Amino acid sequence: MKILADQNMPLVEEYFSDIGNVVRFDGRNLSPEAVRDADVLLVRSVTPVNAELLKQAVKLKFVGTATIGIDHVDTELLSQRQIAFSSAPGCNAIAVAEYVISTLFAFSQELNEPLSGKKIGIIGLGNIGECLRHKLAALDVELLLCDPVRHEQGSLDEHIDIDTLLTEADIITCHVPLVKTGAHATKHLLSEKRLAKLKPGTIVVNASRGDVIDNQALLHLMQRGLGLELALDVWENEPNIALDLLPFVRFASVHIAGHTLEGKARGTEMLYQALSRLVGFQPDKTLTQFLPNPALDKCTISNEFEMTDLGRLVHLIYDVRRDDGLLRRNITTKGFDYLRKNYPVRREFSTLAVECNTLQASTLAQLGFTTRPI
Ligand SMILES: NC(=O)c1ccc[n+]([C@@H]2O[C@H](COP(=O)([O-])OP(=O)(O)OC[C@H]3O[C@@H](n4cnc5c(N)ncnc54)[C@H](O)[C@@H]3O)[C@@H](O)[C@H]2O)c1
Ligand SMILES: O=C(O)[C@H](O)[C@H](O)COP(=O)(O)O
Repeated sequence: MKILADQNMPLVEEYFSDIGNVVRFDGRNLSPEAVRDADVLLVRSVTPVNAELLKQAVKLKFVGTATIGIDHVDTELLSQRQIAFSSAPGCNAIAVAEYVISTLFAFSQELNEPLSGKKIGIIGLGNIGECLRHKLAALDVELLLCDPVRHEQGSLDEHIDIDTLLTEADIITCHVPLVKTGAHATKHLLSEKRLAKLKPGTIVVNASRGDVIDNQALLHLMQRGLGLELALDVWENEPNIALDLLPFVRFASVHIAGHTLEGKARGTEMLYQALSRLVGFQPDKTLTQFLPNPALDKCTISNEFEMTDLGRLVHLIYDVRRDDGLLRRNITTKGFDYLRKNYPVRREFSTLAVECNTLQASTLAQLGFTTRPI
């Protein structure tokens, strides 16, 4: 069985070589010829899986994307052609939620404003939005939630409509899929009209898809003095992003919010399980076999540690400013994709065991750290 896999997907040989022969490809440059004799195609978000790519793929029986976003996959075509499909829902929810937490503490430090008391609006309450909601509940903040899809399904009573959220929130963070049509379309959800109405100083974080915010409208409004505080991980037209937007963005990164070692590896593992089910293979490999020990594995905090120190602990594991610096120093010389491919190792909060007292333990555990009694 020939298994074609994106070169940026970790651990494919480790997981899949008992099932078939793994051949790697560059996700931005996959040709229909290369897919012709593949039985299995494993992609990331940068490869459009459509009629053109699959026109010669007569043997293909499984397509997997190691992502939650599926806007790059023509799922209708796959079902018409009876090609099984699997994504990796939730694989990187912790990673993206931790990117947001790191970003919020970085804003708090740089603007010299505590997070406590802030109104934080979460748009999209799926795997990521719910994970973030749980972590943020450990902090002294007020949450405003918007997910009309779940509200209509009866699973989110707290839903408020987006325009109310946008006028009330001090901080807005987007976690919706990219949907181009329909009653709940998200393309340009933050349109020029909506952006123009935001309070000056509102913090806007986008780690969903670039098209969810109208980037050109954002640029023009910022140039005209709309004083938003921006953190953008995703951009319209990746990898050729609007570089003139960069001076207005406090924390900029190259679509890596989900790229913890654990998040990427879970994506591969979920596809391994899905393909195993399809071909009747008994999966016998698990993530813990493959993840290396973290460089920072334990620390002790004293009774003097307070809520105001939480940001320093978070940034010990991941500080979004590292990624912002990498982008600004290298984007014009090395480019967006190079930075994604060579992303430095990032681990999740749970890899740090914090020795602390019982009061501190409940907050830290809710944020995602492992805790041990002092
Ligand atoms: N930056 C990154 O590295 C990164 C990583 C993972 C996911 N993502 C993006 O984030 C998105 C969300 O991820 P997830 O795992 O939470 O997905 P999910 O499918 O679990 O959740 C998405 C939620 O958004 C809601 N939603 C849909 N339309 C909406 C609208 N118009 N307004 C408000 N809510 C709406 C859905 O009801 C759902 O609850 C993905 O689709 C992907 O595009 C980006
Ligand atoms: O949708 C997702 O899950 C993410 O956007 C994904 O993790 C990041 O993109 P990729 O590394 O697959 O290009």
